Amino acid sequence: MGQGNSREKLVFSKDPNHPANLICSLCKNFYTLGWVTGTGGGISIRHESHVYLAPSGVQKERITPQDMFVMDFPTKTYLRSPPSLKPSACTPLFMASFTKRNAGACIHTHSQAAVLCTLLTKGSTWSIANVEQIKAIPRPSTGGYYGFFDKLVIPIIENTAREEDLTESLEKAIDEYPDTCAVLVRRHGVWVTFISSLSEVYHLRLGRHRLESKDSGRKVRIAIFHGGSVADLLLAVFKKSLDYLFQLAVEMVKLGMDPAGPITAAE
Ligand SMILES: CSCCC(=O)C(=O)COP(=O)(O)O
Ligand SMILES: [Zn+2]
Repeated sequence: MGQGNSREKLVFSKDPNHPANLICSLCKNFYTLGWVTGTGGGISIRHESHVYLAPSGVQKERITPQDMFVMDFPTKTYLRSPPSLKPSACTPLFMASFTKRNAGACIHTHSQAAVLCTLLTKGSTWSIANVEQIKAIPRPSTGGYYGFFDKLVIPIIENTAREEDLTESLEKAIDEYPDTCAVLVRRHGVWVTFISSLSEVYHLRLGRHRLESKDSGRKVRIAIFHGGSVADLLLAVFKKSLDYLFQLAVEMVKLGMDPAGPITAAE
């Protein structure tokens, strides 16, 4: 097989769950949800030794597998670089998730609810407590999930003029908050490393995790995931857990409530 041919094989597949196809379908979903704004935001997937990356500065909802960059993860060299395109400016930030958290996928969104949460909080963290859906959020340091009585704390870093200049503070936040699967960027959006591996998603889809598992967070996730395609599943992780909590917090603040406040006697 020629070199050109083997490079093409990295991204062309009839399997809708192939990372190159999955990134394209998820970016369409993200656009519909308002999470990618024109060119900003996106997703990168690490599968086995390959990292799949979208191009920079293009409308993410319109990308096709042939636009995809593929990096060899161990050597950090590009195995496939489409001519006249540049890899996403988010690449060093995606790489931070893969190296520091061993993530299988990383989502970056410009979700309005996420941006609003960074504006409603003056400090360097955003938090929420006493909400059932917290149980769907993974807790990386334990390999499990948050419990109902846990407070979810997500670090907020300050935005920079260029996406790649966020790398140092994002890496610092990942190190300082071993329990977080997300980092908010003030006035910009959020970086989320939910998925430890694509095979975890496949297993969830196949229902291989037993529902009677003691891990209640996993039960919530199985309930979310049951019956969808892999693209639906990846999307559901963010939409029905973290972004749900961001949206809820914004509504709570509008009603004069503190999202991280205690359960009061009146309730
Ligand atoms: C208005 S988009 C500015 C850059 C940005 O926020 C982003 O997420 C990166 O986009 P890229 O097109 O380089 O993937
Ligand atoms: Zn961005």
